[in-house]
Amino acid sequence: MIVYVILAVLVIVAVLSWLSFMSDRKKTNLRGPVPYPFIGNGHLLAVDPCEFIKVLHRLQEEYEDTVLIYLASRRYVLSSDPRVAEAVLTSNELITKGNSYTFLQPWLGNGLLTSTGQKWKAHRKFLTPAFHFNILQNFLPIFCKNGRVLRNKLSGLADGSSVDIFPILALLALDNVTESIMGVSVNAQNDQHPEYVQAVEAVSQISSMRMRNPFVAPDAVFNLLPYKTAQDKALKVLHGQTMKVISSRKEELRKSNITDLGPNADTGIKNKHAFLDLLLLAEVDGRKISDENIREEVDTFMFEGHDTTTSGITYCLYCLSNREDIQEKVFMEQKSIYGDDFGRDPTYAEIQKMRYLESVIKESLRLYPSVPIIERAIAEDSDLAGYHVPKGTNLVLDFLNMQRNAALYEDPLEFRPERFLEVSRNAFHWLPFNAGARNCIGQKFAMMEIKVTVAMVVNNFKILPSSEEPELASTLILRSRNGVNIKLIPRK
Ligand code: HEM
Repeated sequence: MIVYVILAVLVIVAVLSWLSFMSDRKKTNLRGPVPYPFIGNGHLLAVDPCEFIKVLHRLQEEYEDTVLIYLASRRYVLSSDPRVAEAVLTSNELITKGNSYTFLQPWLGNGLLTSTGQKWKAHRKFLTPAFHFNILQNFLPIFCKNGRVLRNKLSGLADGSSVDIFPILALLALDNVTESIMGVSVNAQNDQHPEYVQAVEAVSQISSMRMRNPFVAPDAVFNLLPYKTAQDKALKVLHGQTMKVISSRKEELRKSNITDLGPNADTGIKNKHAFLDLLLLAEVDGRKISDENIREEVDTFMFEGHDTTTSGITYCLYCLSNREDIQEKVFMEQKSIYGDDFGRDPTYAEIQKMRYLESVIKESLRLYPSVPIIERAIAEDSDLAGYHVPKGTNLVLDFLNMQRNAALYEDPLEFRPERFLEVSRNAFHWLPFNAGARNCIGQKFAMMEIKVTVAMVVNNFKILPSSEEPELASTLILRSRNGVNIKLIPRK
């Protein structure tokens, strides 16, 4: 008897859940797959990071770029329509991140990436000068020095056999970000135990899995699973490393007797290691920044400042591995800039002159955007390019799919850097660094780092294709299930 009662209750609740989905779908003029009771369309998206990319693609193909979906009871709109992106990204109100970013909070707290409102505004204003080009210029010798360490490591691997470059470049990128904006050397490239990089990958996989899979999203379920223990273990490594970086810089400032930012306290422009020193020494709204807030920002910038550029450099080298002709054009441009003095470090002005290399990087970021999707919370009923998107929706913008759309790019899957030498492209057709108020604060930093590193590789090696194609995987950052393999042989 009791079984029948339970079954009857379940059926009634399932019908109510289904009716509630049907009534919610009427609030918008968007279409999407029919949701199931309780889980919505969760069964479609609770897949591995490679399949996830394919499912997003299939959904947008079927529903013409903008789709209504439900993860459990939560309403999502998935779009790769540049008009929708423009409507959202140019809004000064729609600046709050979507629900998925809460899964990053155990790691990044409320740093610049995840925060919103007054806290985000104050920190963004305060940290922006740390990425002024006067400051960036000081980082160039650091990128060149670490690039030489990379060159020496790659020399040992340049025998024409396949090598997965993602983990190698992750260590370079980690050295670059900590030595530049944190002012602390962690010497990751020479470290034989890259725990930090492995912990980043572990936490990225777990948090992105929670973003995709409504069945493990709730804390009550997640906390019972082995993922929680794995996440705690990785967070210990990550937070331990950030605390080490902070205390090491604090110690240096103490030894040098520096207690404030001096005459340039308002901007920090003359300050060489401006980012972490700004956090440690400056005041926001008349108060020193709390230790907790400093840790959140250091975690945020350590992650955003190394994993994104790792992916960017990796996929750029992968694209070049398939195109010897384009490598040669990059090499010719390098020769024309250095003249007889080939092999010395470039100046900041010379980096700006690397126009062809820049178009190569832009084209590889088009095909392989380091941050393939982002999410915004739609706080008010909104009309986005003719779509009615109700308050409370999470809007997912799919840059990967958008930037491979044949309606926006001729022969979209072809690697053709010349596209970016042409003038006047629509700014909302190319969004690897996002746009608007919450665009990437590290864009110029990243471009300089990628240019220095890719030039260093092209100038010293010929890059050949491996027989193994990367299987794209989205775990916060664009990675690959089977590594990103290329072959290298020495130039000459
Ligand atoms: C190829 C390299 C990079 C790419 C493609 C990239 C891309 C992006 C994208 C798409 C966003 C928006 C994320 C969102 O709205 O959820 C973003 C935000 C951000 N990026 Fe980058 N990024 C790169 C490098 C960097 C570097 C080198 C740094 C720091 C040194 C950095 C720091 C940040 C921060 C702090 C934010 C949050 C900004 C805010 O919300 O105000 N990024 N980036």
